[in-house]
Amino acid sequence: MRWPFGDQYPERRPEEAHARSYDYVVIGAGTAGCALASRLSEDPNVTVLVLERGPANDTWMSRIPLASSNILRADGGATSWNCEPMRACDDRRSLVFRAEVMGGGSRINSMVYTRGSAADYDDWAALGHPDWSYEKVLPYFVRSEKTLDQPKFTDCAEAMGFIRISDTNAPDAPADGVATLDTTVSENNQRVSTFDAFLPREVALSREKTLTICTKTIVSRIKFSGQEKGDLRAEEVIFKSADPKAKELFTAKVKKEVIVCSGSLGSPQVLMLSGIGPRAHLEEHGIEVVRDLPGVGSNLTDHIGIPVAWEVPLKESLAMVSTSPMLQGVVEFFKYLFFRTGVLAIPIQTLSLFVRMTSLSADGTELHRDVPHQAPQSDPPRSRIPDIELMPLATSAMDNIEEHFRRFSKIGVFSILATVLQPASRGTVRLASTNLHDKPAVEFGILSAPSDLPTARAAVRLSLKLGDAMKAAGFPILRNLTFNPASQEDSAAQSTEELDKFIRERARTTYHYACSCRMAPEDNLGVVDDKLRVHGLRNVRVCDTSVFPKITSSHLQAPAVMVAERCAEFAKES
Ligand SMILES: Cc1cc2nc3c(=O)[nH]c(=O)nc-3n(C[C@H](O)[C@H](O)[C@H](O)COP(=O)(O)OP(=O)(O)OC[C@H]3O[C@@H](n4cnc5c(N)ncnc54)[C@H](O)[C@@H]3O)c2cc1C
Repeated sequence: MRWPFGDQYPERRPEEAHARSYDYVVIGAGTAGCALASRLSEDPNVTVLVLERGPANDTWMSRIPLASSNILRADGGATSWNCEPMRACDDRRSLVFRAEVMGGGSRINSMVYTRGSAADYDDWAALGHPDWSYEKVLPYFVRSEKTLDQPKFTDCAEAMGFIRISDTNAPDAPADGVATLDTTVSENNQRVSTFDAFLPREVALSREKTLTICTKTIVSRIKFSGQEKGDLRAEEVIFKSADPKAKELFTAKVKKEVIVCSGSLGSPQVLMLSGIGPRAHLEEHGIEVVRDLPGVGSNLTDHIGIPVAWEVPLKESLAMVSTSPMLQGVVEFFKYLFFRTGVLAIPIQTLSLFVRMTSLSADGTELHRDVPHQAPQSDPPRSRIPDIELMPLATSAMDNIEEHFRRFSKIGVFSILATVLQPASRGTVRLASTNLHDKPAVEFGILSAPSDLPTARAAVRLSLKLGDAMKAAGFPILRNLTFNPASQEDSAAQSTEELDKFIRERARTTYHYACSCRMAPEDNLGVVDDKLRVHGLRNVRVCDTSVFPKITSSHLQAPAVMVAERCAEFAKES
């Protein structure tokens, strides 16, 4: 044992796995990858190689809820780059944020843990995947969950007729209502990522003989045999140090399977660099086509978020932490250190309001009192899934970081991120180049489908109405910072043109990237089958949010873990 905290995390360098053979090679130790690698390596007779682009970063600081959710922190594990111009949003370029660290998104996200609606999975079943109905996936959610008792609270939404959802993760949770959200926080008020939950240091150390974890290692490509016979089998994985200056390539042999867990933006990149993807795109980059699979990187789906922000007194906002005198910051730090309390212990989001379009009046501001909060089970799943989520946040929720710092960093800001949960808009992930260090070109396609606009309008109108209600109830809202409509008094009076202009100016990613290697038949832009096997490849699966047949109507990390639990079982069965 080494001073002061015991043995270090057993991170290996890429050269240590060179020329060795492994039963399973897991590419990416993110949210799903950590869960999957943990389950596969439970069997002491199985060898697993995990290749992760980022470090383990196994530090105490990385578990402080608020601090670890700050995606702008240089050492937090988040990286960002500009997306391609958003055609339907004034050609703006939003920032793409993703995690490059063990635990992936679950290390840097806002810690909300929601399964989504039971009807989301019944909808997957209705789309042709009967083994992914809610009944079928429920045991895999339960396997990785442990719920602690937390005090519940509510807000003005109740006064507007929304009921309180006592447990959003219950199978019969109403589709419309306001809920306190489950979060991945321990009894000790520390973040529990999938890295902490599935591959903590003790587990990684105890399995060192059969589980090799190479960090700061980027996968370059998967090498196949059997191309001439049309029987493609992954034989080797080629990888290198994540240090761009390092040139040497290393190789590991695959005995059973390769499982790509590189996330909705990373998995298409790994597949395309391996020659699996849309023929024309691969040829454009001079990549030999191993299998023409047009679905790879197509169909990228993301919830569309529109931030509506108000100025509030500094003490009501997270800006209170950054603008407070040094002494206040030190006090907060010691409160957390000794008592695990104070502002640092609080997750960034704890509450959400969910609603279906069918439950709202035409202008989106009134709840139909006569519509039941949950449609009967006999109704099609689609009609039982919420269309809108309003996320109250104590920050500006802007994706324009420069504007955020210029306008909002010194004042108190409260916002509602008005979110479209079942968008028809689709984007793409494509190679920017064949350099594996380059980030992929991400076209979000936000609002590319005009049918998303009415939902976006309703979400914004409802947020404005809620802001009005909160002000009337005594919440100290000072002024609207982002939306200054002609009529300040009556939210319902905003013209459609005003709203649409605002939406196009502000719409942004919610970082809920999904469906870019989706489960569907090959001729319907599908990439994997119902057992997550890539079409036409004998021993390659994809396991992360990219395989969702359709985006779920809530936050994505819980379904990512569920997919990993299932994938581990599929791999073990075969
Ligand atoms: C800022 C932010 C806040 C969010 N908030 C929430 C929230 O509160 N609740 C929620 O449920 N969801 C939230 N999400 C979304 C959620 O975290 C993600 O959808 C989920 O974590 C994705 O899991 P994944 O396994 O698909 O991919 P990831 O967790 O992104 O894992 C992919 C991993 O693959 C690695 N990788 C990529 N390419 C390569 C390569 N070539 N070689 C080796 N490794 C590679 C990456 O480094 C990464 O570690 C948030 C996301 C972000 C970015």
